[in-house]
Amino acid sequence: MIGNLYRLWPHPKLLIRLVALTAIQAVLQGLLLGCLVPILRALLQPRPDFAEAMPWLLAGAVGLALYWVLNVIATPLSFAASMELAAQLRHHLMSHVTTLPLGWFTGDRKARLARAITADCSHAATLTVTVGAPAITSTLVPATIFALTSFVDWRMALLFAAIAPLSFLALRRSSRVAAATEIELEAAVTEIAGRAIELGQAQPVLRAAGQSAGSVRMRAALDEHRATYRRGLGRSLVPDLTFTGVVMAGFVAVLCLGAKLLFDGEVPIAETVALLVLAVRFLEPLGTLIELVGALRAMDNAVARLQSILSTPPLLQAEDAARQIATAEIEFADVSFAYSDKPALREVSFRCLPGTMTALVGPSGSGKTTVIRLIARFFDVAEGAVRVGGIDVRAIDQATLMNDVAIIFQDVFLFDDTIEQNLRLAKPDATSEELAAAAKAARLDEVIHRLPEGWATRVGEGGAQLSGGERQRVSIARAFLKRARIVLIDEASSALDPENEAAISQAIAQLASDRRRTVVVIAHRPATLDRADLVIALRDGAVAEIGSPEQLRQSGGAFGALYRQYEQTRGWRIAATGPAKQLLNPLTSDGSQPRGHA
Ligand SMILES: Nc1ncnc2c1ncn2[C@@H]1O[C@H](COP(=O)(O)OP(=O)(O)OP(=O)(O)O)[C@@H](O)[C@H]1O
Repeated sequence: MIGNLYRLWPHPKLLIRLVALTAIQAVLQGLLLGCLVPILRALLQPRPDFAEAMPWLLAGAVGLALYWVLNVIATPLSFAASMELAAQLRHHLMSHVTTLPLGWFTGDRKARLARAITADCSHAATLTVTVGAPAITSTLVPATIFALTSFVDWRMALLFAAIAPLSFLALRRSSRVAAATEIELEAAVTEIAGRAIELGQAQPVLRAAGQSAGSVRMRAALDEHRATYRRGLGRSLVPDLTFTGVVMAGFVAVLCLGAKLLFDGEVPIAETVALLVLAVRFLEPLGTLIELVGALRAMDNAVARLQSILSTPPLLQAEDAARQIATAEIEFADVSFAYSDKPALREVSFRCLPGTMTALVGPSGSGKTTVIRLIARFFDVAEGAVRVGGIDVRAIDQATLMNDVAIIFQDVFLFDDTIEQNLRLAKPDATSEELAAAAKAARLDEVIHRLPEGWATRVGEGGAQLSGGERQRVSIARAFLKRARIVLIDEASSALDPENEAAISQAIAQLASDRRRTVVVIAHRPATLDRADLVIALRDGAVAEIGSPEQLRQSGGAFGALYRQYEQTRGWRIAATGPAKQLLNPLTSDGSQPRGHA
């Protein structure tokens, strides 16, 4: 546990100082108690010998003063340390996640990361101070007392030596049960958190269904939490009672041995009293350990959760990584890729030249998104190579690559800030002329014009004040502002209103018109396909057909057949978005309903 803690903190000096200070205090506490033996020996006799007791009384007074000074130093240090340690951990975690492959950030992991940054970092830091320090004291005070007792009476020391391992064995059992319960409770709490978010999002549906008292899933999660808690209490009862029993039995044994030594005349009364005081201070901290076990396990589990994120290997970065990309040419050379052991791409090869637009089509799950992710190096390929400007992306400095890449997702995330700040994310030092030009090219200017406070309008959480199409226009404007030479687009698969549809279509065409730029788009609209220079049709992770729209139209392949169908229905105005869109997805399907984009 201590090793885990030490490894966790990036700058463990503060932790070491705190542990050292607590350890010194604990040993000092034990030594101060040890002073009682010679003091009582000198004073508890028919004629008290003050001269003999004096040096020990003085030593005790100095020790007490030192203990007080250490306490004065330790108390504010503990408070400062818990804040500082939490801050250190948060920085460490944040700087580590910035080195992780973008593909790591799945929904689940993002939730875990949020919980790690908010709860686990402060738990680990606070518990290290509030529980770690008493745990050190509860271990070192008995250890010091044991060492001192062995100089006073070996029989009593032997008894202590027998009680300690038995208590630790019982404590270990309790601690394991507490750890298992804590993990189950944490899972139950995470489930409640997930259901709470769902409850907020599903309010309209729930109210329409007359379920104002909350969702069934939320209630089930709360019940499960209660049941887990009760199960945990039940499971810990026997081990906890066993531990308490061992400590109590130890106490009885100490009393019996003390009485025997006294009545046999082997130990004088003064020493017996001193030994009993030492025995109480030996057993008492052991007893409090049981109260700390749950919190210690909670700390250990929080540390383990943080470590599971911190141990995720970062994206490998070559020492001599290229810091310049000559052209925006993209090449896939025999690329195979799997998510864990689930194959997603098989021997995919193609080239996209600057100044062109490539459309990726294929049924749901055929690998279109994976192609986009590999270009932006969300993941590293298992076989083959993805090259940009003739260089393997693994040999390009990540910042350099991302500087040249803009990704326009279907679901654009915007920060709860002004529209201007959201745009500036692409180029923080952009001039207002540059901002205006980018907005115009993305036809975002029309949206800004309509907004009550123009550029200063706040877009709400996640950009909720804007429609999906308007958010995509912000994202396209970012690509213009950034002057990204590689633009990767996941076109909206759901229907957009005609204005947004036309604006986005025109903005994409404008992006593609730059001769230095390569645009790759997951196409969901026939108009985009029409405009593409190259169409890559994927099926089951492999390239099924590749060529210009014209070539594919004339080929006898599935794409050609569907495209001809699209041509036939083109005149039918109402079909311009509906059936035409369907052409792109069921391209090679088995007739099943295609999976929608999240
Ligand atoms: N993060 C992931 N972890 C595990 N498997 C994944 C992940 N992302 C995609 N897959 C799987 O990889 C395969 C290819 O998925 P991909 O998203 O690239 O297909 P797609 O053609 O873009 O599909 P869609 O049109 O539905 O978005 C699918 O079988 C999918 O289930």
